[in-house]
Amino acid sequence: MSQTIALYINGLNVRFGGFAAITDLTLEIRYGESRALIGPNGAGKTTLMDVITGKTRPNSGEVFLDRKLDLATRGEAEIARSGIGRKFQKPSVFEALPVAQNLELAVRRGLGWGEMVMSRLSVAQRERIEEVLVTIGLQEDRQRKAAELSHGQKQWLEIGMLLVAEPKVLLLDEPVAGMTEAESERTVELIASLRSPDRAIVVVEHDMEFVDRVADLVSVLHEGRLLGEGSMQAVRTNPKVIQVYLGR
Ligand SMILES: Nc1ncnc2c1ncn2[C@@H]1O[C@H](COP(=O)(O)OP(=O)(O)OP(=O)(O)O)[C@@H](O)[C@H]1O
Repeated sequence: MSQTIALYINGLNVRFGGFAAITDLTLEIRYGESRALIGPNGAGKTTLMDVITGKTRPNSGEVFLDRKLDLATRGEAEIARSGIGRKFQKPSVFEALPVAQNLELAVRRGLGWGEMVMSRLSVAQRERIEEVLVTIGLQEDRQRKAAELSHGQKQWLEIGMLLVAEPKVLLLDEPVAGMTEAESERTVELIASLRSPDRAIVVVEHDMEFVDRVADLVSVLHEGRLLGEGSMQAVRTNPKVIQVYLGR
């Protein structure tokens, strides 16, 4: 596994008015790894994703991509272009459009409307779309409208829409929420196939069986603080974690 740090978060504090959503949080996420963020509702997991993607500005602390890009000072579009892809919990695919066209739009993301309509995809971009269709298992469904897909397939399409940009950091918010058992199983395989020495994967998920299967390291948040960190096995037997989260 590569030892290079992808995301470096140091002494992070986020307050909403008088409420501390994240307090003195320090985390290092390396390339090659798959990290899970777990913790009870309101622990600060979504807020952390919002900070990493530039949606929320921290009150203090460092948030770096590759040790050089200070994410706390950049806008959402620039952060997305720099290689951070985020899948929100609720799929936001274009329901009326076929699967392949959703991916084509994702390739053109960031272009103005005029350029979007006028520009033709390059050979490399077309090839990338084909590769992604295979990765997400939707090559047979390429002409189907996204609205006709199952919930699980929509989630995979949304992940595919991030993959066309070959993200260095992939943030996945509750990827298996609402999925059938078979779809969750397929998502475990999908995430395994996305692992690479050039990519860090961060998953927020409440399904502990899923976390156990996809993550090398688990960081447990509670009331905005880091409560524990380690393998799922270590976290499972950590008394503080059992008390506030897993033992409930
Ligand atoms: N924009 C905001 N304004 C005020 N409070 C906020 C804001 N965003 C989040 N919070 C609060 O910050 C705390 C952390 O919320 P966050 O959504 O990060 O938790 P979470 O760990 O993602 O929880 P869940 O598992 O329920 O998604 C919560 O108490 C929430 O109400």
